[in-house]
Parts: sequence; C-alpha cells; structure tokens
Amino acid sequence: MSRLPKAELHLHLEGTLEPEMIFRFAERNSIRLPYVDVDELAARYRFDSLQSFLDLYYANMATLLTGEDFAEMTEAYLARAAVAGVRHAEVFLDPQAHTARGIPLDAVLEGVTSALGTAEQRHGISTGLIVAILRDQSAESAMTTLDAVLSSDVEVLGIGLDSAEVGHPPSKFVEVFAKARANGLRAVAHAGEEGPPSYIWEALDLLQVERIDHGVRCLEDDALVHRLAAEQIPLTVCPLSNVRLQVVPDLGRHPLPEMLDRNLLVTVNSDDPAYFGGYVDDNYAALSLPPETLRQLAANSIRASFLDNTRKSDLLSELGT
Ligand SMILES: Nc1ncnc2[nH]cnc12
Ligand SMILES: [Zn+2]
Repeated sequence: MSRLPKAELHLHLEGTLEPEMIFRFAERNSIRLPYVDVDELAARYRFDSLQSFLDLYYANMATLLTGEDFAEMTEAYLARAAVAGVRHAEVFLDPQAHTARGIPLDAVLEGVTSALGTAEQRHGISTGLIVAILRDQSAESAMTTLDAVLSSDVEVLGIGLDSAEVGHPPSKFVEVFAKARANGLRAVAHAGEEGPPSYIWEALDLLQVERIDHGVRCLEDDALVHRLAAEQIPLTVCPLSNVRLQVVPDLGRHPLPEMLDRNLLVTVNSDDPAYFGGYVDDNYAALSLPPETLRQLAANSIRASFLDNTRKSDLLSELGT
C-alpha cells in the first residue's frame, strides 16, 4: 500500500536534510558542528512545539553552502520519494533562510532546480517548486525575496507561507501574495497548525490561497469546516509531524479520520521527514487505515495537486479510481 501512486504536496526540502548528510556537508564545507556525531545530533530530535523544531531546523541549514549541497539534498529526497510511490511532488524551499546567511539566491535555486529538472527522467516524478515566505520575518523581506525569485531564470510554481505561525497572521503578507498571484504563482499557506482557525479564514480570504497546509485546527470552527468541505479546498495534513510537534497527543487521536468523515479534501504528506521519523509512505502506514481509505487519500493527493487535468486523469486511472 505504501507504494500507491501519489503526489506529495507538503514537503520542505530543508526538512529532508538527514543527520548523516549534515555531517557530510559540514566536513566538506569545513563547518564545526556542536555535536560529536550523528547519534548525538539525532538525540536532539525531541520537540515540544513548532518553535523548538524550527530552532534546530534553521541551525542545521548552516551546513548547506553550495549549489552542489542543495542539489544533493534534493536528489536524495527524490530517490527516497520514488520508493514511496510519489509520482508528483510540489516541494517547498525557504530562500530567506539561506540568503540571510549570505548564500546567493542563484546558487540555491540552481542547485535545487538542477535536481528537480532531472526528476522525471531519473525517478519518474514530475515536480514543482514552491517558494515559502518565512512569516516570522518582515513583509519587506518577503517582498524583496519574491522580487528576486520573479527576476531569476528559474521556473517557480508557487508561493507558500511557513515558519513560526502564532503571532504572524496571513494578513501580514497581503501585498506579497497579491503580487505573487498577479505574476502567475499558485498560492498556498501553512495555517491552523499551531495557529487558530481565524488564520485559515485569513489565508483563504486575504491571501486567496488554493490549499491550506496542515489546517488541522479547522475542526474547532464548524462554519470553517463547512466552507472547506463545500469548496473542496485541499488540506495538506502531516500526521507524523503533528505528533512530533505535539500538535496532537498521539497518532491514535489524530483528527484525520474525522476530517475525512466531514468530507474535507485531506491529503497525507511528510513535512520534514528527516526530523519527524518518516517519509510520505511512512505517514500513510502510520495511520493504520483500511486499504480503500489509503487509496482515497492517494487519489485526493492527485486531485489536490496543481497538475493539469490530463495528467491528473492518467494518475487517477493508474490508481484505479
Ligand atoms: N511544520 C512546519 N510548520 C511551519 N514551518 C515549517 N517549516 C518547516 N516545517 C514547518
Ligand atoms: Zn510544513
């Protein structure tokens, strides 16, 4: 079942930086790490909130310096995703986390897109790149980043919104998202992970996003659930992430089955697999759902993607739906 043809729609490339890779890049780039070995680093992967994870996630990015590092990280993800049955991936990248460290945007984008560009041929995976805005940075920094991305040569599919949610509502980025959409980018945003349902309303009404990343807290607001269901707005849910970041107490109490019962267009994704104990196939398996429900979730992932209708139909017929 884990190999069902599927799309992965909520994956941070920097969240695929495995401990072994961190040590390899650190050595190659002459960076001193504050851990003696992989085991000591991996032992730190215990989080009590989104922020406690983000602190380590950003610190580990210091080992990513060259275009080659970004290309290798991306290629390793694609190889692993192929094993998981991923046939299409729309992946997030956090450019500000790298440009703020003095890494040229072009090196980052060229490294990532060199691996994405051969994914179809090497792994049978079509891809799209979503540039994510760090919501705990200023709106000015977001606009500068968007402008730089728009004037680069790389093909970008969309704009997203991630990082520390509470205290950084979508309303902070209305102009940035308006400009991105006017330039043809698809819009998505993390909302309702740790933040309240009002952030999901704002993402829909003010940023006009087409998908909500996470969105699990929508269940606290009946009117919102009705809207998400009526409009079939996709939610990219990440079960293992939610448990590791203590958004939910354990997998047995994950709200995904209730979300399906309420006719929400739910998809399953891995978020930051190197940190949360599993890739997308592991997330499907961890839910302990009947085969028909797993097939429905895989079909939802294809429907919720930004693929054209012909390719969606092809993948759906491969799935037998
Ligand atoms: N789960 C998550 N929520 C918000 N920002 C992130 N950046 C990487 N993973 C994230
Ligand atoms: Zn995420």
